[in-house]
Amino acid sequence: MTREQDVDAAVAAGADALGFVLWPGSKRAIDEARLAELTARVPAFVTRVGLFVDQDPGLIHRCAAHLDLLQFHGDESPEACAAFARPWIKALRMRDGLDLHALAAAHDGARALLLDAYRPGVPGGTGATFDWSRIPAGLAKPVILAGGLTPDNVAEAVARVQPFAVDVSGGVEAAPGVKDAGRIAAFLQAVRRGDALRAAGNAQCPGTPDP
Ligand SMILES: O=C(O)c1ccccc1N[C@@H]1O[C@H](COP(=O)(O)O)[C@@H](O)[C@H]1O
Repeated sequence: MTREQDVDAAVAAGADALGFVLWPGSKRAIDEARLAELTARVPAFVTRVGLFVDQDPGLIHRCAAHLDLLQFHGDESPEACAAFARPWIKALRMRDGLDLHALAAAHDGARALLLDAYRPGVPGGTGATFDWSRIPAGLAKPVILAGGLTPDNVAEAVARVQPFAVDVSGGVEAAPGVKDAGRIAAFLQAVRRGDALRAAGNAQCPGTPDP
């Protein structure tokens, strides 16, 4: 979120959480002052998530005053993630050979693992999907599915993967950092559609093989 109207649109559409990128390398980056302004608009019971990529602990401490949840999207160790008085989630980029069971155990203190596509040299926000069948069943942590989700593919993603949550950035934008209220609303509707498909046993999910 970089703009007031995008915060309002996501809240109106029923988003459970809003993300704020504090990593200056992102096209969606905001600074501490803007974080304070934007998060002040967020109603109670909507989670304010701050996204960091291998950043200065002092900055994270200051930003945490405006945040409910910290999202670590770099190579932070579990110990580094746990150093702040806020719940946290760890983003894992789905490079080849990742052992998600071992990583779930290593990140014992995380509230969830956020699984994103891997692109060399880019920490996230790539708009790329990954092969969802690589997510093993029975992970010890809730999964937040991310990476290239859009209003067109998120229903299938929810029905197939059955994640704890989904996370989207570029898929609901008109341009980098500029969200599109229509796409936000369409995304949330598709999430609910996917959840209904899941509850119905995936019967109509195009990506689910026949039993
Ligand atoms: O959004 C960014 O600019 C960003 C920068 C650095 C790390 C992570 C970033 N965003 C996160 O990446 C996922 C996937 O984004 P997309 O939906 O594929 O565009 C997104 O969910 C953000 O949490």
